[in-house]
Amino acid sequence: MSTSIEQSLHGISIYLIGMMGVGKTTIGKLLAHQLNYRFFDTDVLIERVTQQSIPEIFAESGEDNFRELEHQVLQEISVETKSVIATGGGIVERQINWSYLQQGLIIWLDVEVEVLKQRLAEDQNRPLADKLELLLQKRSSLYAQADLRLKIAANQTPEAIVEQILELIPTVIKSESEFSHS
Ligand SMILES: Nc1ncnc2c1ncn2[C@@H]1O[C@H](COP(=O)(O)OP(=O)(O)OP(=O)(O)O)[C@@H](O)[C@H]1O
Ligand SMILES: O=C(O)C1=C[C@@H](O)[C@@H](O)[C@H](O)C1
Ligand SMILES: [Mg+2]
Repeated sequence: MSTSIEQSLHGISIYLIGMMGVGKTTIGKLLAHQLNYRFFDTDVLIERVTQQSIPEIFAESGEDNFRELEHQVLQEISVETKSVIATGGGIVERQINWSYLQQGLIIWLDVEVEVLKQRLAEDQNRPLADKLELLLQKRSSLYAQADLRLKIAANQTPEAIVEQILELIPTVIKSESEFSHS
């Protein structure tokens, strides 16, 4: 279905960034399927490496340790081509991470904070979920460095979002010289 988009991507990976709960994991899986890409999720990789859940990592070794693990996982995954990578909401906070993200096409999924609050109200797996406004304030200018910003309506389905991404990808394909090579 998306053969021409696949061709125009030249195997370049796609990084989904944005606040917790915007749908990076949900949309990433669907998008990867449509593109015949593999799917990775930095949060899942961290849990696999540590054999701990994210709340356990935060509680037992702190956010700084989590950010270090996140950085290491990103560095390792950045060698992969033809992949959609759902990142953790805070991956943008470390400047060094941008040199890896910029090896791919970076898409910012942006959803109103009120919608995020509703989605995450019952969620016990996101240690920073009670600080959404503060985090968004801190991160907006960082997320804005993405190649593409997708403003998602409250009632937009994951499938419709993927369709929109597929339509927009050709408008933001970078030329070879624009990718950072670390
Ligand atoms: N477009 C959507 N419409 C309705 N619900 C959605 C949509 N996208 C995601 N969700 C729901 O919102 C919740 C959070 O989605 P998801 O886990 O994909 O977010 P995330 O961006 O990966 O979050 P995190 O950064 O914490 O990993 C899930 O329960 C998911 O089913
Ligand atoms: O926004 C954040 O800082 C986070 C988002 C999640 O994806 C996880 O990476 C973790 O819960 C922290
Ligand atoms: Mg996720």
